[in-house]
Amino acid sequence: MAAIYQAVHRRASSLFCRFHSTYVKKMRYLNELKEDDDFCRQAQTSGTFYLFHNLSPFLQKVGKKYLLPQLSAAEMKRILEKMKETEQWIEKSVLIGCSDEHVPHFALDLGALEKSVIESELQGSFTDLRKALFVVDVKDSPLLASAQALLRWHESHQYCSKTGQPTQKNLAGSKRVCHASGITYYPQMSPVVITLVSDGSRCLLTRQSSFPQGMYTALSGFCDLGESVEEALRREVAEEVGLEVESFQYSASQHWPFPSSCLMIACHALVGGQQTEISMNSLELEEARWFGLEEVLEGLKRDYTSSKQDDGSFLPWFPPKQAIAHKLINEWVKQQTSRPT
Ligand SMILES: NC(=O)C1=CN([C@@H]2O[C@H](COP(=O)(O)OP(=O)(O)OC[C@H]3O[C@@H](n4cnc5c(N)ncnc54)[C@H](OP(=O)(O)O)[C@@H]3O)[C@@H](O)[C@H]2O)C=CC1
Ligand SMILES: [Mg+2]
Repeated sequence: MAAIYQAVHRRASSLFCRFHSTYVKKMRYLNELKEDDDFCRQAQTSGTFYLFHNLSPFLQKVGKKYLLPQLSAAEMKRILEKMKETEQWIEKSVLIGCSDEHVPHFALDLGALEKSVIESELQGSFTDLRKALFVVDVKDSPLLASAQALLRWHESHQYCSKTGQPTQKNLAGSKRVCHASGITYYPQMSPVVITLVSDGSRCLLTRQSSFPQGMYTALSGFCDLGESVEEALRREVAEEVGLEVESFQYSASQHWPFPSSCLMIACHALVGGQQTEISMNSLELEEARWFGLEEVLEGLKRDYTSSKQDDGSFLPWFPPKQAIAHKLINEWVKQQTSRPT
C-alpha cells in the first residue's frame, strides 16, 4: 500500500514539476531520495560515487592537477568484485547531491578494505582532507568538505547515546534511527562566528600557535548554547582581544569540515576609534595585531612557501580562497580602496 502511495505521489510530483525550474526540480528530487529508501536504492544503481578511505578522499593526479574522480555504479561493482566483496557495500554510501539531469552523487568510505589495492586499481591516492581541500579545483572543495563531514558524522554516530544500541542509517544517509528507543539522529554542525574587526583604517588579524607559520586570520569562536550570532560575536571579540564591538555586518556563511562540522558565519565588525588597544587572551591566541592596508595587500600576494625568509622566519600571509576568512579580508580591502580619501 505504501509503495502504491509513493508511486502515485511521485507521478503527481513529476507532473507538478513540469512547471518548475531546474533548481526546484533538483531539490525536490534530492528530498525524495532522502525520504524514500526504495527510490534511493534504485538511484544507487545509476549514480556516481566519490570514494574515501578512513575519511581521506580519493584523488587522481593528472599533470599538475588533482582530480576528484566519480566512479559509475558499474565501476564500483567491478572494484568490489575484485576485492571479493559484495554489492551490498554500495548501500553504505551517503547521498551528497545530484546533477541537473538528476544523476545522483554518493560518497562511500571503503576504510575497511585494503587501501593499496584500490589505489593501484584506480591509479590515484587517498589524500588527507587538509591537503585535498586546497589542491582540487576550487568548485569541488565544498562538495569534498560536506561529503567528508557527512561520512564522519555517520562514523561517530553508530550507537544510540540513550540505549547504547546500534543505530541504522536511512539509505540516503540523511539520518540514523535507534529502533530500540525510536530516537532519530540528524547530522549536526556547530555554529562558529568569524569576525574581521576593523577600527576604520586597520583590520585585526590573529594567530593561534597551531596555525602554519606566518598565517594570520580573522577572529573566530564557537557559539555557546543559547547565544545569538550577535552575542557570540561580541563575546568572542571581548574574550580574545579585549575590545568592544560598536557595530557589525553579516557577510556570508560557509560549511567548514575542521575539526568536525562547523557552520562559519562571517561578519565585519567595527570598534570605536577611542578604544583600539588590544588585550590579547594568550590562552587562545599566540598573536593579535592591527594590519594596515599596505601590509594586507602584501600578505594577500604570499602563501606559505613564498612567505618564508632566508633566516627561517615567515612574513604574514592569509588563508587561501577556499576559506571564508579570505573573502572577509578581500571585502575589507575593497571597502578601504573604494573609500574617498
Ligand atoms: N574557514 C575559515 O576561514 C576559518 C575557519 N575557522 C574554524 O573555526 C573553528 C573555531 O575557531 P576557534 O577560534 O578555534 O574557536 P574558539 O575560539 O571557540 O576556541 C576553540 C576552543 O573552544 C572549545 N569549544 C567550544 N565549543 C566547541 C565545539 N563545538 N567544538 C570544538 N571545540 C569547542 C574547545 O576548547 P577545549 O578543547 O578546551 O574544550 C576549542 O579548543 C575552528 O575549528 C577553525 O577550523 C577558523 C578561522 C578561519
Ligand atoms: Mg577563537
